[in-house]
Amino acid sequence: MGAQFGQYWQLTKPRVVALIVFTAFVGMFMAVPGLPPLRQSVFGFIGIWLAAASAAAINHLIDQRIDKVMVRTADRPLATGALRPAQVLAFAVFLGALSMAILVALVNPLTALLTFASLIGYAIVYTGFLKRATPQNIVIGGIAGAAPPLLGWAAVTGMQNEWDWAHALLLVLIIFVWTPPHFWALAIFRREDYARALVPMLPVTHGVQYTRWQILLYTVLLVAVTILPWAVGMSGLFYLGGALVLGLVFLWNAWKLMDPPDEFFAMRVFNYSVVYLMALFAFLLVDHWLLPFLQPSPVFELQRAR
Ligand code: HEM
Ligand SMILES: CC(C)=CCC/C(C)=C/CC/C(C)=C/COP(=O)(O)OP(=O)(O)O
Repeated sequence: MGAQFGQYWQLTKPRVVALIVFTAFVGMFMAVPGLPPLRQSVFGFIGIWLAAASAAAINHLIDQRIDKVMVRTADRPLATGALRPAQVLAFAVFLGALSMAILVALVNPLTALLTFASLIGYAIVYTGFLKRATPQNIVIGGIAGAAPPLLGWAAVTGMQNEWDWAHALLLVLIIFVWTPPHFWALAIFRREDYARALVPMLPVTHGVQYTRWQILLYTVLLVAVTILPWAVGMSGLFYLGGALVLGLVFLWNAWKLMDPPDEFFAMRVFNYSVVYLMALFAFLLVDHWLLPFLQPSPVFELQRAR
């Protein structure tokens, strides 16, 4: 019984989804001055978490053949036969339906709609089609993974005006630009897995050196877009300082990856990407609480007046 629970838990990709819901959580706090409304934030958080977990389980279902062939994923519940496809499907539908019921009844229909679109975007559009079709798979598919700050924002505001959309989409843009360096660093290290599974990831189709250039270019873009929250008055100098330090370390890593000391360096860049995003969003959050004390801006006054 305990072992079965562990297999179902693994289906939800708990660590990836933990960072996803953290970015949604930060979106909720960035959306309003002070504390977000309790009911919408608690049930929004649970609903987004359940939807992401459902999408992850569907990814396991659709990727069975690939996961069996790749060393990194060969121990997954469907690849080993620990769970049957029907069990995984039932689990994913249950999580997805519960998520939608919670979001519609206790948050708002817009959040339910946007969350459902993200679920389909990742589980069906990315996993079922893009992943197998083009080396730009993760760039386009990254939109679904980047959506959670918008989902969190929608949960607590219902998206009242264009300020809400502009600010929330800025956070989405950051994760969208972060995704290629995050994933391609891992894909360089795991390229033989992808080649064996016939998945057209960039290091397989265009080679390692080309992929390293792409990582470097996206990292430069990432540092630029992470300045925007400060530039538009959404965040203060505390955030800007944190974002620049984190960004320069990322850039230095991406630069070093052009001529890496060893084969494992790509995995170090990948691991850093995870720490980077977690820390960047933590800076956004802390800065948001400090902002009224440090640097009241016209935009903040405008939000507070709402
Ligand atoms: C299309 C977009 C994305 C792709 C293709 C992708 C791909 C991957 C892959 C292949 C792994 C390795 C997983 C494993 O070994 O089990 C991974 C790990 C991870 N990803 Fe992503 N990712 C994407 C988006 C995201 C997003 C949006 C987040 C969070 C905001 C995220 C957070 C993480 C974390 C935290 C890990 C580490 C998991 C661990 O340590 O076990 N990823 N990602
Ligand atoms: C509703 C909502 C917010 C949805 C977000 C969905 C979600 C769980 C996104 C995570 C992105 C991710 C882990 C991609 C890797 O898939 P992969 O198949 O390339 O990696 P794998 O080989 O490890 O399975």
